[in-house]
Amino acid sequence: MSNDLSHSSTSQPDPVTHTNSFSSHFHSQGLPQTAKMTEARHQVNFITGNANKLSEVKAILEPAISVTNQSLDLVEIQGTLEEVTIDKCRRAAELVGGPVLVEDTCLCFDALQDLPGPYIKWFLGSIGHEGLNNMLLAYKDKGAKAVCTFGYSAGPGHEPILFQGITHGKIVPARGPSNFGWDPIFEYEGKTYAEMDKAEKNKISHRSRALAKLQEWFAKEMTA
Ligand SMILES: O=c1[nH]c(=O)c2ncn([C@@H]3O[C@H](COP(=O)(O)OP(=O)(O)OP(=O)(O)O)[C@@H](O)[C@H]3O)c2[nH]1
Ligand SMILES: [Mg+2]
Repeated sequence: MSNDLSHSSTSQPDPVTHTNSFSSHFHSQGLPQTAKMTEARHQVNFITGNANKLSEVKAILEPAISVTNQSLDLVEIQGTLEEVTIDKCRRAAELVGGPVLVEDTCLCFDALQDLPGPYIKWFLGSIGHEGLNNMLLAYKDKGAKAVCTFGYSAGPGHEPILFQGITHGKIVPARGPSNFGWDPIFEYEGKTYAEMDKAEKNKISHRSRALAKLQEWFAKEMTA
């Protein structure tokens, strides 16, 4: 993963031009024939360098859908969460030369009009849990959304299909183990993600909500 937020150059079509047409990428719009899965109906190749994401995705999808993984260094552009995921998915499909699943996670602060959003990784790395809390000191509203956007592509040249899940919570001083990103500062119904056991988090998380849509899509594909 690049640490360079200035990366926006790409030899592929500029996804920023899709700003007002993301709905065409979401699965509820119906699938183009070209995006249908063929031989690998029960399997996804999840391209991520994040071991925690991988373990949550496996815990939620397996055994119904088996999850393989390649850890590739994908450039992440600047843009909206949908633009970032669409571009990431196209790049992954090109690199792998086959079907891929990618995911991008955002943490959006209500008082800051959804920033840091897709840039949360860089904010977390630079200012940590305390700094993220401090960003909201001037505001009463500590509300935040955890947003997970999966992109599936049937291969190079196939438009990504998006599956998005959102969990509303609030930003609090860190509580619980610091094993995964901002889990200790994101509180949902009285507990931070870090204070929940994995099964509890996976029931209500942004990731599980997005994966429920993916599972629904897979189920339809299998009976189509
Ligand atoms: O506390 C957390 N609970 C979560 O459920 C969660 N999901 C993602 N993250 C973190 O948010 C940033 C997203 O950036 P991100 O989507 O680009 O991920 P990444 O670069 O780590 O992996 P990937 O891009 O190779 O898939 C990274 O700092 C991730 O560690 C989480 N933190
Ligand atoms: Mg990343």
